[in-house]
Amino acid sequence: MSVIIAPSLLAADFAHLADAAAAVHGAADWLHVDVMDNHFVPNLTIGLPVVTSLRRATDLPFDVHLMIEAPERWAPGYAEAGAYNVTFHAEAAEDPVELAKTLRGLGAKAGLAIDKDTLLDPYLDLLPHFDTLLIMTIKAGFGGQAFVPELLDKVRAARRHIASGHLDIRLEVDGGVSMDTIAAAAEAGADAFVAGTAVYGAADPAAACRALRALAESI
Ligand SMILES: O=C(CO)[C@@H](O)[C@H](O)COP(=O)(O)O
Repeated sequence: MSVIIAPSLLAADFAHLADAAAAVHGAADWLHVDVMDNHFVPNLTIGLPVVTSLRRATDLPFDVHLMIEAPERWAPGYAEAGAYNVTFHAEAAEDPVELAKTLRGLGAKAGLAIDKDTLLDPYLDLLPHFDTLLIMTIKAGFGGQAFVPELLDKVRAARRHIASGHLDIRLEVDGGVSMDTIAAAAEAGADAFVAGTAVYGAADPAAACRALRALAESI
């Protein structure tokens, strides 16, 4: 199975984001950019000006994860800034399908994120409009949390639905992904993996990316 490894910049040094991108160049597939507004989640990170500048510092595809209220207002700007994939939370969007169409119209992939306590079923029928389904394996808002294995039930259900509908969509997991948890996530059906602490907490982030990929691909 071909997998995507997406290091999360949330675990990197925000004073040296370009260096963090360079540290995984050639080893990561995407760069996961966590945008938080201190409204949808109780944390505040980077926004569109930083992402726009960072876009000039690396050619890694940006996997932008919007943990914000009113994603309709901001998501198009990330697509226009050159993001590869723009994921917004189902819990925050007024019309997820319409926003997905807008993002695709701007040349970006559209992603739908499901937080820890949100049921997946109400959103399954929307998946044909999306390129990525991001299932949180922690509660969105902070890195370094413990992986919640019970949330893999949502990953398994999503994989069954994707397979039965022959959908062309990446199934991404985010939160607590490490060498101890990635195999279970891959076995559940995930094929894209966000990893913050496991990558940027490692002495060699690129080697960490390669080890995570090798383990996920071996499943
Ligand atoms: O979106 C988030 C946090 O809300 C994630 O992207 C975390 O940044 C992942 O960090 P680790 O759990 O891998 O340390």
